[in-house]
Amino acid sequence: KKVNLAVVGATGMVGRTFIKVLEERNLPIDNIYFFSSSRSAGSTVTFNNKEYVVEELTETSFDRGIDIALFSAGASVSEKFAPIAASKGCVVVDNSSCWRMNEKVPLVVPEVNPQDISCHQGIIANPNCSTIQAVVVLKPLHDKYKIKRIVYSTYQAVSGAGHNGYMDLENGLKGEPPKKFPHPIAGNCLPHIDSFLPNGYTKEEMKMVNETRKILGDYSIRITATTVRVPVFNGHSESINVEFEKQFDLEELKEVLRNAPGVVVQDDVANNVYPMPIYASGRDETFVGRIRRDESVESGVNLWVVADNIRKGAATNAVQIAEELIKMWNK
Ligand SMILES: O=C(O)CCc1cccc(C(=O)O)c1C(=O)O
Repeated sequence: KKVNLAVVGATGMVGRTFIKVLEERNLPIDNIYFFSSSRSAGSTVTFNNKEYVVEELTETSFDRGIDIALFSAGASVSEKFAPIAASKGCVVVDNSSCWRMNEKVPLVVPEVNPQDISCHQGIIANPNCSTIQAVVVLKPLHDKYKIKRIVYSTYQAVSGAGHNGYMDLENGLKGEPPKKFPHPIAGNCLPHIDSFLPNGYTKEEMKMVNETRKILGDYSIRITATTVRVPVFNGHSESINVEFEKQFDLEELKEVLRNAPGVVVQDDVANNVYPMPIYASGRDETFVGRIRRDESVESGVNLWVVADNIRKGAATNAVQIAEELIKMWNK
């Protein structure tokens, strides 16, 4: 059975990657529609060698029998239009932060909690890029050793801030002042992603804390996070320190990761083999290395985790959710 699919935010960095991934994975699409703000409406996009005019998103955009809508147009667009789309029988896969913590909305990484997809009531939320790559690695370890505490330190690429963020690094390297970031990003690090909250954390840091617990379905896990913007064009890196309730054997733990869906272990420091953004960029897997025991606690491990924040961190994860929906409907 083929589906009618819409892409909302079609001209953005994630929107354009939705198109690329939809083509690569050859989803059974009957009709496809592309929507954007009035600013970009009228431009054209190419899908499967055919040109489409991008339409302005309106309240009636979903009156044409759309089965799935992939949203990546910002939280305010999702807040207004995702419920409208859902009310017309369309299932929304929303890449914004807007609906993630709503108890009626499953928050899904297909390799981690695919069973939550069937609980949807019209909207399924795509987690934050930094959370996705972390839980792909943490889920098999949580199942086997039960996680007690996580310390996240992230090194996030400028592509996570869209085209303007990307240009701040490109132009910053030529000495030009930043437009998107509050300070120069070239040759610098900004411990400031999204806005600051009263507790001194940023929204990005609290997204990792709250989303990890919801996706793993365990609100007893203690988590803290520091998220940092670094002068890397694409691909997020994360240092993840994990403490377990149970003891583990290091070689067994590495084997668990080697067998984990969506994970590639790159860990041979004698030959300078470890995950790097320049390698992960353009790929859909989550790469993990520097796997070593944390001798400072009873049962702990340090991990270095890298993934393409636009692909697995956003577009590919959302398209994988759409694939699961289509599989459910074709049973
Ligand atoms: O509301 C917006 O304009 C988007 C802000 C944003 C930029 C980059 C990643 C995210 C995210 O949380 O995935 C988000 C978000 O949806 O809050």
